[in-house]
Amino acid sequence: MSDDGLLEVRDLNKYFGGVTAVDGFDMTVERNSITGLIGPNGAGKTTVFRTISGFHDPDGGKVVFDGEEITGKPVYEIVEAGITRTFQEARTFPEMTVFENLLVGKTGHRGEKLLPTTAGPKAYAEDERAAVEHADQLLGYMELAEKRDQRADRLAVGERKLLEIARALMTNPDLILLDEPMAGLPSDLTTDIVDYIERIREERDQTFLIVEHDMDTIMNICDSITVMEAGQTIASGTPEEVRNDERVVEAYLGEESA
Ligand SMILES: Nc1ncnc2c1ncn2[C@@H]1O[C@H](COP(=O)(O)OP(=O)(O)OP(=O)(O)O)[C@@H](O)[C@H]1O
Repeated sequence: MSDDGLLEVRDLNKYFGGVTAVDGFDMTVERNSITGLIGPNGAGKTTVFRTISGFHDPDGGKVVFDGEEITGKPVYEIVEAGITRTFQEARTFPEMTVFENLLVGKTGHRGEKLLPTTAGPKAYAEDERAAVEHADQLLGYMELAEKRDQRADRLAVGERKLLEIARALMTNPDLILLDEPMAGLPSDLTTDIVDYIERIREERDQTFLIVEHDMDTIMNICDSITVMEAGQTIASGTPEEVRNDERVVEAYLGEESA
């Protein structure tokens, strides 16, 4: 495993009472890659995501992002460092417009931290203006401009996923953690989302770490995949390598017969 990835997770541990959710987990996410994190139900994927992004304090190990240790830092500091995540369950505000949802993404994540407390109204107005411009630019980029002033709950399911990704982009992240981005999507829309992710990676120099149960999509979109079982890394490599790894095959067969 190389030691110069954008994200390095080393010997990570997380317990919940008597439950060991993550047990010495290791992973590297290379810069500008689309990396998958897969494993059977209960393997610890969500806990790893939550720990990397600051929602859980780890019980051991370290997380290094872009050369800087971020282990156990609060969510806003991790967002400021350049990592943002989307959620399995959409976190859009249903009664707000698409545009408003993007602005909430901005202030909710790091708006307050961006300005020193001494900043006057002028600085706030400038920050607001920049946020509005950024939101409109992203709506254009994600082809949601026509839906700008529509309530988020009126969006089709695929558009809601795009809005989630646009919200993540509002914080100008270097690394986006996508938690089951294909969940609940029919296969034609899955293809659309895959296209967007690939385009964003290429055009915006973005890195993605994806947890996803849709194996066809993961194998198709990822440069590299880490497989976990019972809180540990059991394999990592190209889709071809992990697909043929005996431990991976066994882990998934075990799940099928459970
Ligand atoms: N907040 C919590 N309190 C107690 N146990 C938890 C908590 N969160 C996760 N666990 C346990 O930790 C283990 C790993 O769970 P986790 O949700 O991380 O797995 P996962 O790989 O994301 O599963 P799935 O694919 O089903 O979403 C499981 O045994 C789970 O029951």
